[in-house]
Amino acid sequence: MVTTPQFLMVSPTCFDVSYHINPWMRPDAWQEDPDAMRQRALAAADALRASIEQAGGSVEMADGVPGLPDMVFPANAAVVLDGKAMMARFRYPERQGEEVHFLTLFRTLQQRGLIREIVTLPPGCFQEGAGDCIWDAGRQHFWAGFGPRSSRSSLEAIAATFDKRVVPLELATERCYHLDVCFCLLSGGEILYLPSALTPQALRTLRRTVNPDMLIEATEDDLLHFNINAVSLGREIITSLCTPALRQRLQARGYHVTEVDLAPFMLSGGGAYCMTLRLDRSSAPQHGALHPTLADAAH
Ligand SMILES: NC(=O)NCCC[C@H](N)C(=O)O
Repeated sequence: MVTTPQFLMVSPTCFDVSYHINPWMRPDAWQEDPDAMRQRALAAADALRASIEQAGGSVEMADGVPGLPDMVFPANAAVVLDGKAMMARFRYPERQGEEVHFLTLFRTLQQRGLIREIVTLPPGCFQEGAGDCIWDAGRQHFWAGFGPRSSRSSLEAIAATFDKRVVPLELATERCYHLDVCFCLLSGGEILYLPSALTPQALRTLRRTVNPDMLIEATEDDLLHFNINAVSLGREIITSLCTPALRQRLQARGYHVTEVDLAPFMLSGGGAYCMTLRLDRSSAPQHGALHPTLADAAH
């Protein structure tokens, strides 16, 4: 069945960088010219949306909420698989106010048939959505990051909620505070990852689970450009302005890289992947070629 990959984005009309909860956040740089920054952020979000649509995706645009600037990163709102949304619980008070608004938004999506079921996490654990929990359709399990934000106990909650295997990857550094900052699953099953971001045990787990030829080591430079935090859609990889070296490496694997200037969002520690949330991820096994067609990319 041909389906259109469905993404959620949140408009950056209420976006700013006004607090510091990860090492990338630069309220000082935002404050130099907040109006100009906001304009750049609006243009950047438009460009990201256009790139996703150009690649065959459809984008559901939601409104932001004043005083909750990081709602522009809906990857952190929930984990979604087979129409079921497990709503996030944020570690930092600065983001906890988003929870009630994302719940309202997801109820609206449910009424419109874009989400089937909404569930909440058991008490006592943090889990920051698809930023720390990535479904791998080819391998039939979640990759789940924990440490800086999501709690270790979230692994069990994810497994119980979705009745799927969860492969834990402990994050070694606050710089990679979410898994999606240092780990990107490409549509052909390759994984672009930054080795120094994972604990020795997580590295062993990753290298045991994935064939070496499917692992692509990212560099420090790729991290600094927020290029690992990318949207993979069929052969298209949509990411912030990219190092030529990474572009060439991805091209050599048959991908085409679309670059978007996401500088205002990088001042908050975010890139293309976390500015989006896939609403249509399916656990149905993938069949066929290494590089799925856009229809297959829906999975
Ligand atoms: N990497 C992500 O999944 N999300 C970006 C979140 C940025 C936000 N300023 C935060 O620190 O939570």
